[in-house]
Amino acid sequence: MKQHPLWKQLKFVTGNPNKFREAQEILGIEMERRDLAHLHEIQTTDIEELVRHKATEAWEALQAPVLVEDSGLIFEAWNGLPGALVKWFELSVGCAGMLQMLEAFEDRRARAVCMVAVHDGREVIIGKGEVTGTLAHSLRGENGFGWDVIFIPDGHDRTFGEMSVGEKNTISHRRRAFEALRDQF
Ligand SMILES: O=P(O)(O)OP(=O)(O)OP(=O)(O)OC[C@H]1O[C@@H](n2cnc3c(O)ncnc32)[C@H](O)[C@@H]1O
Repeated sequence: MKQHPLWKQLKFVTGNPNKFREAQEILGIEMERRDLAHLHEIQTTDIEELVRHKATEAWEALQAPVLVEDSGLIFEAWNGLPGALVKWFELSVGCAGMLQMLEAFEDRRARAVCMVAVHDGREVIIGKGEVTGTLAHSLRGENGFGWDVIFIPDGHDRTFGEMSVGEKNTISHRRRAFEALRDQF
């Protein structure tokens, strides 16, 4: 992806090394990662509200240009859940548990959503990326992380977990979010 000079100065505040690795691959640069364990993440299914709050907290903590990201997986059958709360579902019942609970519903459509936000000290600039898809009936694939093994993007018959890293990064919600962010600079 074409670079903006600001990217290299940004500190990517995230506790998740997988997200950091993918972001660097998508942007084609090396960035500095900071893991601010004490960063307070509000609990909400509204990803934009969450990422805006996170960017402000990260700026206040570091007093330097920061990049933050938040992502979520929306099950259409569950009217927005788990959304940004998917992390807690992963940690409690796991991807297998989520699929088991989804068996009670007909609708297997889902949306992978990613929002990236830069705080440059003056304002928060947000890029949003979304990929629609469906949920597999079982865990599929060895690649990726998180819920990659259950999400099949539309137009494909494999989960993100069955794709190579490069293939996922070409079509992912994260890719689209960074493109939307880049377009604002
Ligand atoms: O410090 P931060 O950046 O907040 O890191 P996090 O891991 O807490 O970040 P999120 O709340 O955005 O992540 C929500 C969950 O979604 C998962 N996840 C995020 N991006 C994903 C992707 O591209 N594919 C599969 N799972 C993903 C990840 O494993 C998390 O458990």
